[in-house]
Amino acid sequence: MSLLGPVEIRNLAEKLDIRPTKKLGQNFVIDGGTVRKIVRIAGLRPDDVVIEVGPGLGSLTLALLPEARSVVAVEIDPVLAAQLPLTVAEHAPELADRLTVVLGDAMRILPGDLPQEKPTALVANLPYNVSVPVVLHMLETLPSLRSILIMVQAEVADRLAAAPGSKIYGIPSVKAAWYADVRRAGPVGRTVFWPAPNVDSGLVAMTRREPPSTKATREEVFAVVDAAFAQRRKTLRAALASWAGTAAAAEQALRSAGIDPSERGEQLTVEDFSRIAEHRG
Ligand SMILES: C[S@@+](CC[C@H](N)C(=O)[O-])C[C@H]1O[C@@H](n2cnc3c(N)ncnc32)[C@H](O)[C@@H]1O
Repeated sequence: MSLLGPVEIRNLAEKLDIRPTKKLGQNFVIDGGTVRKIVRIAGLRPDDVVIEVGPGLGSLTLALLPEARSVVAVEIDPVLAAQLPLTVAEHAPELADRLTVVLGDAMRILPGDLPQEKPTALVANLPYNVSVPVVLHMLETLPSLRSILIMVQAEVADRLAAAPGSKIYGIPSVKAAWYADVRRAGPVGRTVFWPAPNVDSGLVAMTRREPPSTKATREEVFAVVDAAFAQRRKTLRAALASWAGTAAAAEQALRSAGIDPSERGEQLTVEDFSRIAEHRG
């Protein structure tokens, strides 16, 4: 098994006539050290079934295959999806039977689109324009996922892992916390990619947790979160007025949930939002 180096990646892209597009967030990792770091931090177990979103030219896929029982690679670009098995057959023929490639949009993928073995880990260098919806969709639709290691834009990594009270705490932070314990797992510079993006990147690790115990559904809780942060500078009493019907109804729901109506959404934990959802009149 050999990892793809910068020259091999450019040669492969040239051979396939791939011009990386911003629309699909196509920035390929060309640095073996970064790929090895991602796999090390992911801490895979030999029986893990890994889902990789956006395998691209395969640099991360080749490093994942020896560490897991199998890898399911979901790629939206048909040229890249068709090439991946050939790349693996050339560089790691002994591991080729561990790979399944699924051509499709990771934001719409459903369990029935994947092989029968349930995925236990997500490891991916995500397309940056859709990184948050992709990871939330995966957590929601694939309950068997226990651990996640993703590379995203640094600012998104900060938002996902932010704690209540911080300026950048917002919708992605609360929704991710519904599903998982989230932590930043290290910075990544721009030069490890081809083409180099205009922003720094960061690694985020997530471990599945039990969702807050609440009588409200996830959709009901997320509706409060969306309403609270749609007008994040307003007090909760004002921000939740249309969600509750009136400002008085919002105040009532907040007081019943034990929350001061003059607070702002950025102070609240996912458990607080869950209690508010329960007390909608
Ligand atoms: C940042 S690149 C990562 C490529 C590769 N994993 C690497 O590290 O070199 C993102 C990849 O995701 C693919 N992609 C973009 N949007 C996607 C989507 N909605 N579903 C699945 N794959 C997608 C792109 O075609 C590209 O291959």
